[in-house]
Amino acid sequence: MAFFAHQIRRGFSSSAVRNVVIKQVTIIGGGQMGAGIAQVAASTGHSVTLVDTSDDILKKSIKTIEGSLKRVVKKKFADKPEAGEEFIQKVLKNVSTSTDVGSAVQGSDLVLEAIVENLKIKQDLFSRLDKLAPAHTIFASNTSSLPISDISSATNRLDRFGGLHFFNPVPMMKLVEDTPGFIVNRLFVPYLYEAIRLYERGHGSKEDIDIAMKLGVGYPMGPFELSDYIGLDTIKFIMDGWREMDPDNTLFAPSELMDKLVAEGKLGKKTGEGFYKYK
Ligand SMILES: C[C@H](O)CC(=O)SCCNC(=O)CCNC(=O)[C@H](O)C(C)(C)COP(=O)(O)OP(=O)(O)OC[C@H]1O[C@@H](n2cnc3c(N)ncnc32)[C@H](O)[C@@H]1OP(=O)(O)O
Ligand SMILES: NC(=O)c1ccc[n+]([C@@H]2O[C@H](COP(=O)([O-])OP(=O)(O)OC[C@H]3O[C@@H](n4cnc5c(N)ncnc54)[C@H](O)[C@@H]3O)[C@@H](O)[C@H]2O)c1
Repeated sequence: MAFFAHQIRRGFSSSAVRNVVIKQVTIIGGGQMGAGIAQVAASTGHSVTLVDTSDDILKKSIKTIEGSLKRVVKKKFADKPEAGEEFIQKVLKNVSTSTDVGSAVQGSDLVLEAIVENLKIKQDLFSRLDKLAPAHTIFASNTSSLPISDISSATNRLDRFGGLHFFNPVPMMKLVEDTPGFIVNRLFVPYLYEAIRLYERGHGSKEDIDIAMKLGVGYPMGPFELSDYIGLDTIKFIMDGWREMDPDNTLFAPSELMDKLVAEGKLGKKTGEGFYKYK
């Protein structure tokens, strides 16, 4: 319980939120982030409903959670495999799935959105949710780059709306940003784009640039590996949005290669191909 409640209290100044107890959590979007957040919330004792657009996607989300829990348990319960299996079953019992967002938000203390990084789509969702969710429910977005005030403007619950920015993979990354003006992506996404532009200008191969960053500064993944891991659509959405707001900023310049890969549906690991091929 403590984890979510702590983040909520830190991030929201309103008295409507300060003393709230978070028990029921609805997570909308069962992709890589939504599944990871559902896992962490369920592992810390919350009752979680995971919502997506089809049962097939949700089946995949549960499989992802199961796989990730096995990895966690392998280390955490190295000497007690039975206790580890018990933990996995307990966590999975805390997660239910639904394709009906209206019923999923009933009784929910916190609705956390992790759908596609697109302002209009997020606004449409929250506008619907505002009418469907109980009055006490807190809303939060896992957006990577969009101003929370722009997303929340589609609702009438500005005193119970905030940003909770998790990092990928959620079960491993220890940071959650909940202050205005996220720091990490403002530095990190231009870095990824600059790596792509270096490659486009012929300064090095993808492999060499990845190896250089791993060996030279000790990053666990190079920029091309990491872009594929995050999802090229997400990175492009972030950059396109920033460029729209500040078109003259050279840090936000586009990349032809990135645009081409996204147009071809080569979004990285999640589609089997991005800068690299998988499977
Ligand atoms: C754009 C957004 O808005 C913001 C972002 O999220 S930016 C992205 C931030 N994330 C990063 O920068 C990630 C960088 N990469 C890493 O930290 C590491 O490569 C990594 C943790 C993903 C994987 O670690 P790595 O040593 O490279 O590979 P691997 O051997 O598979 O994993 C090491 C251990 O991590 C754990 N692990 C990795 N992924 C996991 C997951 N999804 N769930 C649970 N455990 C996991 C496992 O315990 C694994 O041990 P195992 O060998 O027993 O399975
Ligand atoms: N990938 C990352 O590293 C990362 C890190 C931090 C934050 N984020 C942010 O988290 C959000 C999700 O990113 P992701 O990487 O998990 O994306 P993803 O593509 O893996 O998953 C998005 C999921 O949302 C579902 N979805 C789309 N519209 C929906 C709707 N109206 N109702 C219900 N479900 C819907 C899709 O079917 C998909 O399963 C984005 O806002 C992204 O910017 C991503």
